[in-house]
Amino acid sequence: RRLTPKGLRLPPGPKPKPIIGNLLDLPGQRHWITYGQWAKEYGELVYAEALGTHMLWVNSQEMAHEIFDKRASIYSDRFKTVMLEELIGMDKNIGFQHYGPSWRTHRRTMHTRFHSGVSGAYNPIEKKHTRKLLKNLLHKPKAFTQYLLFNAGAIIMEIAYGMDLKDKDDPYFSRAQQVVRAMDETALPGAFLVDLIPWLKYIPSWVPGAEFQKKATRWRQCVDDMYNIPFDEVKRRISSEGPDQCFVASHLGENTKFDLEFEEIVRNCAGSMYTAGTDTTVNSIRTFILAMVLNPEVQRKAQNEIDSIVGNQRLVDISDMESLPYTTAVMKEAFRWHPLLPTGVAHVATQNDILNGYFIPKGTIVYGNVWELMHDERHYGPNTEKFNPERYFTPGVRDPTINGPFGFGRRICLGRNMAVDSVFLAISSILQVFNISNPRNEEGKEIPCEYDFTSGFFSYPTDFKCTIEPRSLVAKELIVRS
Ligand code: HEM
Repeated sequence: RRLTPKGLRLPPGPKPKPIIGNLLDLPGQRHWITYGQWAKEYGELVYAEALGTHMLWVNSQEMAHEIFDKRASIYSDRFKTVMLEELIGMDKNIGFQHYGPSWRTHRRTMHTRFHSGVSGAYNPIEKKHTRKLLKNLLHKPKAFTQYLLFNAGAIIMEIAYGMDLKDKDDPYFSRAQQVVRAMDETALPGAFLVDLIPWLKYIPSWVPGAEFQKKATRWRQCVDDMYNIPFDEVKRRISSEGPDQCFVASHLGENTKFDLEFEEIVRNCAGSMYTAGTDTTVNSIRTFILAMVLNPEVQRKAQNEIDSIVGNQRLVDISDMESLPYTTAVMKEAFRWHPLLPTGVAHVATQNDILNGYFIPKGTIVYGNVWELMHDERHYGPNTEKFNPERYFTPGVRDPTINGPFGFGRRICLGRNMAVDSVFLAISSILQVFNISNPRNEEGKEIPCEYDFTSGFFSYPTDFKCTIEPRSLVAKELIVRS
């Protein structure tokens, strides 16, 4: 606080204690509830500090626009996590790279294949794998989550490397999944002591208590394998068969010199797609499934729309999105009702700034409070805690797929066009051919669904029981035939 320039003050927030600051005020569980209460108490900017780390929560769309769009050159960096970046080697991942020329080149390289004008080229791949998902669901409904994960992973492996993964036991798939798990365990700042006390990184792994070093060595190998093995395979394929349409081959094909630096960038972009795009897609679909169990009348309405527009002679497609406004609204509502990243992925301020007369110190971790923004009645109408797709038919209501759940400003999700297509296709296909309802007891009687949400970096429904069954014999045949 002594560093705050004269005449300025820090934004309001919970009162800090000496030395530890607000450490004890930071919530361990259901953080979005505490941050929501702070937003109501202190307003659109809330500040807290713990052990010298400055944190700012941005609680209104207007302020998010001011900070992340208008002042993007200040608020687009990421924080440094020793475990994730240095020890595991995830500094290759675009999502964790620091703001600067290298990140910009990576981002531009990926953007060329993912902006709204070109991402439709992936629709046939999304279609093929989603149809396989329906078949798997029909035959093995109990493995629903594993197949959802495999579906999202297989789509990305084909887009990135042109690989057609056949089964969820495929080594490419299991290797990549290990990296996603490692990322989940390490992505939250402070998850490992070495993030708070960086010199611990010099302690060798044989020292008692240095378990983190053993984990880091194991995970680093997984990360290296995930980035290198499929990439090298594509290079071999190009040498024998020439370039093809996948992300890696189409880029390397343009750059026949095989410039090493460019290769590195393409390798990093392709590897980043998997970690950024699988769990996010899958867990958004899990939230949708839960919403359907809890809101059967919404489900019936979307199914009626699909039946009347698409019928039952063919499966729904991404190109049907415009003619299925209610089903599209169901998808939007799933993103808004319980956003997967309730406080987004934090940005970091690269210099001191003054906002609304408040001082924002350089290095402040800035959270777009997505939960608060998505539950703001000024933008989404009344009863924002309710799952209600009708709200999008009121003029002026915001589209949550534009920002918020997909982040902000210059760091906004690079894969969001593709992600929206994938999620739409998965949920509309599931709705077309399956009924989703409460679980049943041994006598076959419906019982209420018990559910909860996880409270980490991501928040999505923990495992819950429900019933997923084909809507009719015709629906069953449609799946088998497709
Ligand atoms: C429903 C699915 C998805 C959700 C909810 C989601 C959400 C997000 C969010 C919140 C961010 C952080 C933005 C910020 O810092 O403000 C992000 C970043 C990113 N996403 Fe996604 N994402 C999804 C799917 C995908 C897919 C399918 C891909 C690629 C194939 C992808 C690639 C990326 C990349 C590369 C970044 C890092 C951008 C950067 O730091 O510059 N995402 N995503």
